[in-house]
Amino acid sequence: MEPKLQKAFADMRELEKGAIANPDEGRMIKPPSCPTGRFTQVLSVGIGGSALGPQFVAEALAPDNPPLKIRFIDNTDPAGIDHQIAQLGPELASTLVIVISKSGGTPETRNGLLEVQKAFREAGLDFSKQGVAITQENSLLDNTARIEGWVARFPMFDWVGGRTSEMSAVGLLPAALQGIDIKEMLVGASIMDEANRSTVVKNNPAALLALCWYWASDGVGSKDMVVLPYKDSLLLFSRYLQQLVMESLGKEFDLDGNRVNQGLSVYGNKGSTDQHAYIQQLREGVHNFFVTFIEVLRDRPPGHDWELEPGVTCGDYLFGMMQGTRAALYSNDRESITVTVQEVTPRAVGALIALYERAVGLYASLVNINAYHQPGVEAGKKAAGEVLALQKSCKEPVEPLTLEEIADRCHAAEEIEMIYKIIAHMAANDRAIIAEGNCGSPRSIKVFLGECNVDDLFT
Ligand SMILES: O=P(O)(O)OC[C@H]1O[C@](O)(CO)[C@@H](O)[C@@H]1O
Repeated sequence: MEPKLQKAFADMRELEKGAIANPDEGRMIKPPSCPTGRFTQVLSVGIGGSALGPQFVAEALAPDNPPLKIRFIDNTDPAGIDHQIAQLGPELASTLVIVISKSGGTPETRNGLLEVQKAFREAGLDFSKQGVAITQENSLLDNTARIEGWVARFPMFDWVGGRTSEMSAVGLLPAALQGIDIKEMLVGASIMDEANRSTVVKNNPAALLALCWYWASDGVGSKDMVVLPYKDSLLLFSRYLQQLVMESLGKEFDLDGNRVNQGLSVYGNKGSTDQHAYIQQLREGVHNFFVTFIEVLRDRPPGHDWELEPGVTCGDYLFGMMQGTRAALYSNDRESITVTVQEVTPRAVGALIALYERAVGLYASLVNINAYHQPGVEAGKKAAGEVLALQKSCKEPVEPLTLEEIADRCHAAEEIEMIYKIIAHMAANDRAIIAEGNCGSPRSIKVFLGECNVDDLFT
């Protein structure tokens, strides 16, 4: 693998110098360099790379009593949004809302913002005095924040990828507000970056990690990566890695245009909890994975340890469970990687993030793909837009219609199944009325749509 890795190192050197590493979007991908009072809470609104890093870091590093407690809206689920706002209760008045979106136009984030702004209006609060935006300059979000006069706007540079933005304002602002030492996070990332610039493969942690992935999955993603941190505070690491690895490496074509369908699937929560869920299958069942153990040597802060049996602490059990599982998997020819961390500190978390970001970049070079775009996600977004357009076009009629009649009026006869789905969803939310039949037998139903309400049924 030496020649391939030397090529990967050269690619990475060019990337750091500002080469266009994302050719089809014509973008540079450089790691970023960075620059209490009346608020009691932070509400972060964002999705994907604009949420997963801050969520991971909050879980890993926020102190037990942070100066500001953070909550997240990371979806367009109305019930989920209501839940977050309800949990804030009267503290909405002292909540700093950080809206994070690199593009500034992601629908889920826009919807979260509109819902939160509605809650502010209903509570008689001025959102602009509590809103902050992190986004690219001149994006829709940036312009909204500027026109409405929000508290602050933090820029995101074009060359900071969404899923590699944790070390930019995206991750650092929420972390700092929770009292996390962001300078230490940056120091950890910087030390790791330095180590990962070595072109001596054995001295380069990210190269070794990427090589392990290549070896374990035959360079074609033939095995899944199960990430098992043995530390509760690192629970969200696998969820964070899921996007970093899968959105970066899951690609249909390589850089030469060959269809390769590359990728590496990532899942996992934490040990030893998962030992009581799926480790049985890992040890004895289908051999379609490799494990990454994240081992943390320090159990508790100094001076807090306690022996629950003579000579044995709770942390000794956790350690024993990890070592035992590792040995048990090995004895049945199941491969594993172990990443050892002294202690979960801001420096270690910064280093872990930098390690995996770099490993993904090197691995992408090894398998010759663009790690920095996400054309597959765009396809889903486009299709979602089409469903909403179809729903809007269904809004006219006032007499009850069959699904076929609705499809005809929408000029979308071939979309009858999608129309049925739209009607079922609208009916469940009292925005369409099933006048005859029921949703369980689509052919039987006649539907009132548009402006109609229950009274329409009787007039
Ligand atoms: O930060 P934005 O632009 O709102 O995007 C959110 C996420 O959406 C994606 O574009 C697609 O899932 C991710 O790459 C990104 O992290």
